[in-house]
Amino acid sequence: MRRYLIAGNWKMNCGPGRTSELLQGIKELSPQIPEAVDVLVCPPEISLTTASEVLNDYDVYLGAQNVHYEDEGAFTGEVSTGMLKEVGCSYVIIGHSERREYFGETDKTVNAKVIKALLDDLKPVLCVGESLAQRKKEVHKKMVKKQVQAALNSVKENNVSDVVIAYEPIWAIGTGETATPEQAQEMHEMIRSVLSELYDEDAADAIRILYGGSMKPHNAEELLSQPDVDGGLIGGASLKADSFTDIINIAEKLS
Ligand SMILES: O=C[C@H](O)COP(=O)(O)O
Repeated sequence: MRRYLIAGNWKMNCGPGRTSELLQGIKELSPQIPEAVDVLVCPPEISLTTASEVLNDYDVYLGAQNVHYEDEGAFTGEVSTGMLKEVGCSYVIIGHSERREYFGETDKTVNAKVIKALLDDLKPVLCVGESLAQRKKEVHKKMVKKQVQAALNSVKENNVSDVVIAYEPIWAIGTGETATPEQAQEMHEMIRSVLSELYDEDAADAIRILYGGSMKPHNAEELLSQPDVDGGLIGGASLKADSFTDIINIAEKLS
């Protein structure tokens, strides 16, 4: 049985001050995180230490938005898995479409980062998703399948259950346009079938597949009700304590 994972990707929002306020707001609205739901927040790197201090023993996981695949060295502007663990991260988002589009992330670097994260006990939240043009050309399934296969190349069955996949159609990110529940389920089901080609049935079944792309309190219930939608990777709505906790509560109700 997969547990819902409700994850906030704060992107380039919230320095340490705002991070502290937002997390305090979430704590006030939801002093007790529902037992059936896992909750993750991914602030910008500069705010991770503050987030870790504010979260303290609050039952919310901390994650980063990117990581390098080397341990250390001359990689200006980058951070390593060790550094992220040192400040309390247990998850890391890898291969978000914004990193692929603006920062030259490729299937190859995504794969190297997934492998490195797993090796160092960080759970990768691997992002995949098609552009509008790809969907219009009806190559979206093929593209996403290729992204999943490439990202998981050489990832062994014994640690693949630590991988979380986030299906994020690029045309739905920050646009207010959401995939319909049927479109999301169709893609999630396809991704799970790719996983069962790569791994045995139990392993494929254990992997959580999140939906991302304008998930909000008003559409979360119908999306999260789909059998292969195991949570959300939430951008805009994770930046407000009330909308984020509303989605957490919807996941609890459905659990
Ligand atoms: O990582 C999160 C996604 O890019 C979704 O962002 P959004 O909820 O603002 O559309």
